[in-house]
Amino acid sequence: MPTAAAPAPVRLLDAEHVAELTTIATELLDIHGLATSPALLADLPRVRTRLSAGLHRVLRPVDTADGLFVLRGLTVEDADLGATPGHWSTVGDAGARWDVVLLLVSTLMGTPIAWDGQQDGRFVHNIVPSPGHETVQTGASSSVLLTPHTEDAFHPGRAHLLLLCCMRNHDAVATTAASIRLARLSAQDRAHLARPVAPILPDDAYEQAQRFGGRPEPVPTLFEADGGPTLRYDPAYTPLDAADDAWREAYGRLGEELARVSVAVSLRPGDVLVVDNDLVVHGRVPFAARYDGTDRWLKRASVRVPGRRTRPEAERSEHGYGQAALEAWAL
Ligand SMILES: O=C(O)CCC(=O)C(=O)O
Ligand SMILES: [Fe+2]
Repeated sequence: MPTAAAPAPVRLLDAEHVAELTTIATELLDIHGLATSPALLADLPRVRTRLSAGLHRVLRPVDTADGLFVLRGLTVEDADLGATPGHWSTVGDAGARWDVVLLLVSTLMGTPIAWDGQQDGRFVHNIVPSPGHETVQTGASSSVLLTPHTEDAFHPGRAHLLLLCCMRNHDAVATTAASIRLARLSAQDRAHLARPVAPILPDDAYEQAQRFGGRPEPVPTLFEADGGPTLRYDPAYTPLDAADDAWREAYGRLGEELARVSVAVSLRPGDVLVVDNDLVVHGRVPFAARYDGTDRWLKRASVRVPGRRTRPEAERSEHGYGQAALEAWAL
């Protein structure tokens, strides 16, 4: 993959941080039974206050123009994990302790969110290649490039941060990531892309939202926030019918720039990739699924950061295709 950018920054968890996270995760599972228990989710703000200052510091916000970091130091015992399921719906409670670890990491960075219409409303999604989905544009695909995208770009309540925790990745399949803060675009292109010209439709992971009857509203691609530009981009789900030539050309140049600055991150088991969803678009390179229980397996969490101002005010009045983001606990 062509890349002009430096490798992803790594933040190391030391043995004490790892022990803290895994001990508390085990404790929460013992108390509440299931990683999906509403009572466990409600308990997260309480346990947050128990986590050490050192852990809070390692999990400080993304602080470089890369818009991401890899959290390293957790270890997954492959033999304990069981077979990689062939579909998210058959995961059950496999890797439940990792779900809770990921929720704890998420809680240190903001509020975990979920969607009624995706993976049964679970706060931790399982990303595995699924038979019959090889060529779709969702995390269940394999043989095609998963085009760089903002997660849940169709929705105004989308995550500020996306966390991908690697359970298994024997073939070192890379996630791709490209930051708008590293892209070079002319002032004219930026001005074009700040106009609401094309809508972004719900992706194939949201069947309910795809049936929504309302009119898709055009949204801006770029926004000039206090700290620099932010991005809302999902070309695979962006119909260009209403777009004029100048806008299309600017959109094309944006795509080329994102490809130029893209980094490939091959997650190892235990790695957690933290991506700022306002700065970075992510995707995945094509690979051959094994379908023999040893496939690549990621767990994914989405986080909202209260009080963040990285998006246009006008987003507040969007219909969101009838979907609502659920927060892990009521504020
Ligand atoms: O498989 C990956 O590395 C990323 C998939 C993806 O886009 C996601 O889980 O949101
Ligand atoms: Fe994604």
